[in-house]
Amino acid sequence: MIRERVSTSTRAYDIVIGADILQTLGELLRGCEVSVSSRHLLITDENVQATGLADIALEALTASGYQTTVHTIPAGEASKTLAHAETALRAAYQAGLDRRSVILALGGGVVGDLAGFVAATYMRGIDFVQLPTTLLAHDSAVGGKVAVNLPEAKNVIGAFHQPLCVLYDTQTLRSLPLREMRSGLAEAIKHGVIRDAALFRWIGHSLDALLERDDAALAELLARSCRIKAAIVSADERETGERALLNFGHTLGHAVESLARYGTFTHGDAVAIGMAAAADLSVALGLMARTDADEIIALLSRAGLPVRIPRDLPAGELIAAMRQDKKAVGGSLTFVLCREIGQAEVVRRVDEAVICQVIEDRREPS
Ligand SMILES: NC(=O)c1ccc[n+]([C@@H]2O[C@H](COP(=O)([O-])OP(=O)(O)OC[C@H]3O[C@@H](n4cnc5c(N)ncnc54)[C@H](O)[C@@H]3O)[C@@H](O)[C@H]2O)c1
Ligand SMILES: O=C(O)C(=O)C[C@@H](O)[C@H](O)[C@H](O)COP(=O)(O)O
Ligand SMILES: [Zn+2]
Repeated sequence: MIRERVSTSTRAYDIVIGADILQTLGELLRGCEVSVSSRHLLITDENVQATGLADIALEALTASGYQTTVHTIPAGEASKTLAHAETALRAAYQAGLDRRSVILALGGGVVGDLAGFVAATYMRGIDFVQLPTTLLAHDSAVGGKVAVNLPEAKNVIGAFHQPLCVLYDTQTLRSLPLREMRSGLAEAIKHGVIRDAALFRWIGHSLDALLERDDAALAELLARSCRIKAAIVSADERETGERALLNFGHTLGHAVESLARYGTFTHGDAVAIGMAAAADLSVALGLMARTDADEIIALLSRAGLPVRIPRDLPAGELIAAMRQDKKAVGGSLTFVLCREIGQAEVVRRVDEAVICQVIEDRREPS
């Protein structure tokens, strides 16, 4: 069992990573002093439900005396909407949740972000527990960014609401489709690029073992990647400074996700494209050596992630979306760029002409 600690001004909590955690979920919640007299809501999605993971969780909860209602959303990014949040909020109300109730988010980042948003707003905020079931969710479950999308843009409606704890059962990854494993690797590679060159290079050496779901390799990846995320969030919960580094690849990535219509690309795919372009932009602005950018792009490709911008997404529309990115102030184009692998910084007021050139050079071939 691996434990990492996140310490923010609003709450300190544990990330627990290990095998067969769902089977002991009830005991773990008892350890967190979750009330047995209140009713609770477990939010999951249809694919996760079909794996039987929700049944395992429910059985463990019932054995520990918890009364839990299950609310299932359709799988995929298209469910991260206010409409689905409203349906879940009504499910919480109808199930009789009170202020000592807990929302349990069993799923990937979509379930985690939506369920966290529901928890942040139900009765002006109740506790929630992150139960990640995707590789990518080692990132999304930690740090308290909860949100739903607008059709125009990602995560525009949301809050900072830290979970009570993050309980990561690594056995859940057994049923995860390979494409989603690759998608999760994108965020781990991101953590290496922004903060830890040794992690970046270790992922390169361990890629086959990770994609084959070798237990030891996965445990090490999750521990090292979560440690970086936990440290950054603990230092800057509200993204007034260094937390923005976690947005490496997201300025363009989020624009790609919304313009290509949610769900066409996985989040990790879109972030991989964004990271490849951000690496190019770092070179174009004279910040980073071409060899480092090529190393980043090569690892993304080896991980089976896309690194080319689709031809049907016009540069003008991508630029317009990026001007409204949450990091941007007054519409200035803002990116997280690199000096070298392991060292990143926020760069504001990037010249539009340079970005357009980078976009065109990074297009997929016709
Ligand atoms: N809050 C944050 O800090 C943060 C960080 C990163 C990403 N995100 C958000 O996370 C979302 C992406 O998360 P994701 O990649 O986990 O996507 P996801 O939640 O859509 O899950 C990916 C797919 O895998 C399925 N799935 C999940 N667990 C499974 C399992 N164990 N076995 C079989 N299938 C399973 C899901 O049903 C879905 O089809 C995006 O909305 C992104 O914006 C948030
Ligand atoms: O935790 C963070 O901070 C991140 O930026 C992590 C990202 O991987 C994640 O996709 C996050 O949801 C993006 O946040 P946003 O503020 O750009 O919507
Ligand atoms: Zn992300």
